[in-house]
Amino acid sequence: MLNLITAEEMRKADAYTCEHSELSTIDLMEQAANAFTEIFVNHISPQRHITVIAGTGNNGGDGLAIARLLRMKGYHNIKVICMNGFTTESEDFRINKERLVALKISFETVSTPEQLPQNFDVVIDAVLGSGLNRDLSNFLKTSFEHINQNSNYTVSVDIPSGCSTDRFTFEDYCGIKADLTICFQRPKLLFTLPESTVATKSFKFTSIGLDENYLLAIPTDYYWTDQQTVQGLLHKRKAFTHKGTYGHALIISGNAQTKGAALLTAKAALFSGVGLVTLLTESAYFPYVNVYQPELMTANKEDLKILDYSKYQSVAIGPGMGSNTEQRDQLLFLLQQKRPMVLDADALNMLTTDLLKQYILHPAVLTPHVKEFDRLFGAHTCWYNRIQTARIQAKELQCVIVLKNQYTYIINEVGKVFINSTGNPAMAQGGMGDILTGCISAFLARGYSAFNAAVIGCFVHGKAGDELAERYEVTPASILAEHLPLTLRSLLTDRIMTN
Ligand SMILES: NC(=O)C1=CN([C@@H]2O[C@H](COP(=O)(O)OP(=O)(O)OC[C@H]3O[C@@H](n4cnc5c(N)ncnc54)[C@H](O)[C@@H]3O)[C@@H](O)[C@H]2O)[C@H](O)CC1
Ligand SMILES: [K+]
Repeated sequence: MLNLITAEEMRKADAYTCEHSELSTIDLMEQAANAFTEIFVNHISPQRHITVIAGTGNNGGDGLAIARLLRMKGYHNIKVICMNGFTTESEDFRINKERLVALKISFETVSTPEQLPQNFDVVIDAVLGSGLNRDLSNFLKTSFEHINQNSNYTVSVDIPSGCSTDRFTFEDYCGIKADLTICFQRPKLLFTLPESTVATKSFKFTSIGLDENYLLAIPTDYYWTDQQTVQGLLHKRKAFTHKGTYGHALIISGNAQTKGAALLTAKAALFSGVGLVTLLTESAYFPYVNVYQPELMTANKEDLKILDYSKYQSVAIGPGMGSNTEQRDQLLFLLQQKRPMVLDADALNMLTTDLLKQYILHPAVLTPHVKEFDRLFGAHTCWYNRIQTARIQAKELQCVIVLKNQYTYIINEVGKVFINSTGNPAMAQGGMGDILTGCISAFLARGYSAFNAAVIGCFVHGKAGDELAERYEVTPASILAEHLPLTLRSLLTDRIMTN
């Protein structure tokens, strides 16, 4: 679990690392440039024409060191343009300028936007980094606009120039618009907000060797859930265990037209390793369920009010449910059964905050997408505000909220935000949310806490999608469900090998 930190805290970590190690600031800059370059070479071929556009602070210093390292790696079409006169040269910039000149890499300075070249192939943007501390001058604004319009592909160093680390809204954004940003040591919260695509379409982060013990001790409300964390949470199946050891998940099916949704949820629960899965549906559907997935058990929906719920360790409700009066009545009845619950889709659409306050009984996981979230908790104009509402509501309702997004936000009962790091656009297809509900309900039934079930469920779901996306242009939900055991195996095997 990586704690996300502010620009100011990063600066302190930088100073601390240099004070408590043999490293000087110029060594750290070299490490940062090396780390950047390692990722860059996987994206951009040495045949491309590369222009490093640098400022004269430490972000510019990084840019100069990157130009030198790329030249040494066989990138011969490389030049540096330094935007002059808006700030003084930092010491490490100056040292890197000398190193660059010694290699005879083309180095020009420009003092007006008109002096910039007309066209660029690949731009490495190193004008301003985390040191941005005031509004952009007209010189910078016009220059950035020119670069944005004339670059085929832009890679920003640490952060797009003109974008502030602690910025969370993007109206009137006039900084660099990057295709990729390679940032240092930690992801930045702002890059996980959908609106930030105006500043960077994608990002990667890389360790530059800052003191991790120091960094990890910095308190924060935001965390990045990485593979190691999830591997640490996952339990391996033990010898002499049986189906009863791994819990029993109950999935409630709904409307005739959308029966497939609950089937997908049940299938995903099964493939996530729960001991037993029962689908609650009309008896007319039993044969179809048996043919679709013979491992699934069935219970008659007519018996909804007389079932013994104590035998189910989790209940998932919402996928394909529908929202008529009868279904609403069923939902409220089920909420009173005090079982660990996953509430999705129509279950969320039928509730209000007042009903949730009245009926939600810990442990529960709510899995809204943006529309379901805003219907339930009010409209939001930006994602940052939506996250703040989710934090307040998760605390108030004492439940876990999984706010779905490319980077899904998992908010725990004390309002801390955990950002899921897996998943990709190949997963953008109907049924994918139903699978996630099934994954989470399986881990809940297997005995994980609501929060851990949400963290593991989201990670495994997205990782299965990432693995499939290497071979599939699109990953239909049922294929993803069937891939889940392979993903679980790879996570557990990898953990055993590295322990
Ligand atoms: N620990 C790390 O993450 C490391 C980061 N590195 C890189 O250093 C930059 C931050 O460098 P810094 O010198 O502090 O600031 P900048 O280069 O971003 O800016 C330089 C300078 O510009 C002035 N300035 C700020 N805002 C404006 C503005 N709107 N207009 C004009 N001038 C402005 C201000 O005086 C700044 O000081 C970080 O992003 C990384 O790329 C290290 O290389 C390694 C360790
Ligand atoms: K930059």
